[in-house]
This record gives sequence, C-alpha cells and structure tokens, in this order.
Amino acid sequence: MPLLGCIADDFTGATDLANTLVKGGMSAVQVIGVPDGPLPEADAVIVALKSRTAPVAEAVRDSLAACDALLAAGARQIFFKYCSTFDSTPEGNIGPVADALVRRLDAGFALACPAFPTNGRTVYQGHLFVGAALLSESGMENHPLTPMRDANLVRVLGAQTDGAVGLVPFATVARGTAETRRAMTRLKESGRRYAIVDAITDAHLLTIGEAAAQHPLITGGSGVALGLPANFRAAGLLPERDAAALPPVAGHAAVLAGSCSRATLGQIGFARDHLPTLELDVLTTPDADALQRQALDWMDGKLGDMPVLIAASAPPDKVAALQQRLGRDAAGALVEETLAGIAAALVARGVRRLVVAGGETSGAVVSRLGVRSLRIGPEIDPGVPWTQAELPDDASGIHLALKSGNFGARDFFLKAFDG
Ligand SMILES: Nc1ncnc2c1ncn2[C@@H]1O[C@H](COP(=O)(O)OP(=O)(O)OP(=O)(O)O)[C@@H](O)[C@H]1O
Ligand SMILES: O=C(O)[C@@H](O)C(=O)CO
Repeated sequence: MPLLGCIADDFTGATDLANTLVKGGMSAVQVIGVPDGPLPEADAVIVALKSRTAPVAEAVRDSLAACDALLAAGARQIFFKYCSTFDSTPEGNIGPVADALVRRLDAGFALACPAFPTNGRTVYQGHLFVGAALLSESGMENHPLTPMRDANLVRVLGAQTDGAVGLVPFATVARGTAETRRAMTRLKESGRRYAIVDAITDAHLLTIGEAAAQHPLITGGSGVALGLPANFRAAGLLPERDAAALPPVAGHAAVLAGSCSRATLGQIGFARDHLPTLELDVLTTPDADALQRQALDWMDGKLGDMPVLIAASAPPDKVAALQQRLGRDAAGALVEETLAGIAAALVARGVRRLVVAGGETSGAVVSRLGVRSLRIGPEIDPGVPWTQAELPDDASGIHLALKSGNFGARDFFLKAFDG
C-alpha cells in the first residue's frame, strides 16, 4: 500500500521525483499512464502522465483518474509534480490540474514550490530563478513547447486558476516549520487556494515538507518532496531499507536526445568528441521514416558496450524554423515519433541500457517500447536515476535513464555508463 501517491505531468519529472524519494529511503515505482489495474507494491507510486502540454480537459481527466487510483490503493498523501521551471502555458496545465485535485481531495489549499536548489532552481519573493538568472532570462523563454516569459510565479499561477494565490516569503520559511505552517494556515483562512513558498536552500525544503506533513495535497518540483520521507518515518510508517537496488541487465548502450535545452545541447557538444554520434537534421529532412532509415543505416556495426548518441536536438533558431514550417505541435510530434521509432530499432538490436534526454521525448520513447512501469534505482546526477523496466517481450528488462532536459553534468552521457 503506497504511503505517498504522486502524479507527474511528464516522464522525466516523474523519475526526478522518484529519485528524491528513493534517496530518502522510500521504495518507488513509476507507473506509465493512468493505472488500469492493481498498483505495484512500493512506499511511493508515481503515476507518470504526458499531461504537461496536453489539452487542459485531458490533463485534468487523467490526473483525477490517477488520483483516484492512488487513493483506492491507500495513498495517505497526494503529490502533484510539475517542472522545477514551472513549464506551462497561460492556460495551464498546472493551475487547472491543481484546482481539480484540491477539489477532489477537499483540501481547500495547497502549497506550490518548484524550488530545486541542487539544480539551481530557487524561489525568492515568489520569483523563480535558474542559477543567477530569472526564469524568463534563463533560456526557458525559448522552450519549444512551454516558453516561460514571466518569473513571478504568483502571477503565472494566478493566470491559470480561479483561486487566489498568496506567498510565503523567504523570511518566514527561514524562521522554521511552525512559522511556515502558521503562515500557510493564515493564507488558507484568508481565502487563498495556493501559496507560492520561497525556498533557496535544501534546509528550506525540509522545513516546508515538515510543515506540510498533514496536507492532503502538495504541489511542486521534486525538491519540495525532500522532507516527505522523514514525515512518514516519524509516524512509524517507513522502515529503513536499501531502496535503490536494481537487478542487472546485459546489452548494448545508447543515448537518444530530443531535448533542445541549453544543458542537453551542451551534453551533446561534449559527447560528440567521445562517442559515435549522429545528429539528425530534421529541418532538411522533415520526415520520420526517412530519418529513421538514416539512423538504422548509421547504427549498423556501432552498437556495443560504448554508447552511441543519436540526437534530434537543435538550437532555438533551427527549432523555430521547423515550427514555422510545420507548426509547433506538429514539429514536436514529428521528432518524438522519429526518436520513438529509433528507440524501438535500438532495442530490437540488443540495446538494454538507454538514456533518453527530454520529458516529452521520454514519454514518446517509453510509450513506443510498451513499458508500463519503472522501478527506480540509483542516482546518476541530481534528478536523474537509472530505472529498470520490463519489456513486453523480454522480462529480463532494460535499464532506462529518463533525463530531464535541463539536468545532468556536461559529461552526463558518458558518466551514465561508468561502472
Ligand atoms: N530539431 C528540432 N526541431 C523542433 N522541435 C524539436 C527538435 N528536436 C526536438 N524537438 C522537440 O522539442 C521538444 C522538446 O521537449 P522535451 O520535453 O523532450 O525536452 P525538454 O523540455 O528540454 O525536457 P524536460 O521536459 O525534461 O524539461 C519535443 O517535442 C521534441 O520533439
Ligand atoms: O523538475 C524538473 O525540472 C524536471 O523533473 C522536469 O520536470 C522535467 O520535465
């Protein structure tokens, strides 16, 4: 029976949150899509949806269905996981999904905190920073699907919900758990549905997590989950265990990149000098079948213990040019379909250790491979664990690392396969 039930709006965000919980000593399983049967046994179950950029009604429907499945399985608390850079559009989906969950849980209030200081995401006076830059000047303003052009989260969330949004400022959080809890209670009693909560350090995240121990719903990035395992341990519900162990797999190694984030582009730039690398020119050949044939021809004779890298990722000007030609959604879908087909070809050729860069990209790949759940294993870099999944026709499974676009060190595509 899960202690914590989580609903993530994309697949890499789900593994990011699961990684935090496993590092806190909770066993975690990520379920792909709305559950249609009994949930796996784990302290935390994370339902990974592809709802971040889906139509609002679909995102709300699927998130509520996931919530109901988690509650039916016995989850004591619900966590709605979205991006540490609050990836969303003015229509949503963070606000509408959170509104629906607040109502379904009769919570009346929920905190909202995307901070993840280990990966440079901090919130101060309700403004989200990526490193030293405001969100709106961090490169996320160029995101292909969810350009973030306003760093003021009280304003951004306020535009997505009919509820009032307040702020628990840094100075309050710095005064500790009791003050933070009292501030959230005051905001709820004064009619706020949400509170953006400042956090600049992991200590602040631990404070916020402890203060929210009795909240039916918590919303945020993986960072604000940092303190949740301790709440369950303090209640005598969570025994000590090695939560990160995975069964070994044997097979070739590969990396697929669909993220166009600065971090992933930098990782590709580093890896191309060390790994066999194919960079697909989607603008010249905007055809999934043709690109897949190109990749199949290229990979022959190259697969082995050393990973190969196949990337569709491109800088903002090339992304914009393809979107201009095909439309934003069609361009994204074309690349996702291309990389999903290549993933299937790689697995058919014996790849069993696969890194995928990008949340939407990961969703397309995992869905194409027919993976239904992922057991969360050891961390590679903050926010990115290895996971183990069964394949429809190979129970020995595959190790997958679903890397958030912005996460990982510059040498991530090599260090993932060390040891
Ligand atoms: N060359 C390209 N031209 C246009 N779109 C592209 C190109 N390469 C990738 N894309 C699309 O850009 C989008 C990248 O989104 P994705 O979620 O995979 O990465 P991300 O947002 O950086 O990662 P995360 O969601 O983990 O932060 C996908 O829809 C992908 O298909
Ligand atoms: O929180 C993050 O930045 C990541 O887990 C993410 O959401 C990737 O899409």
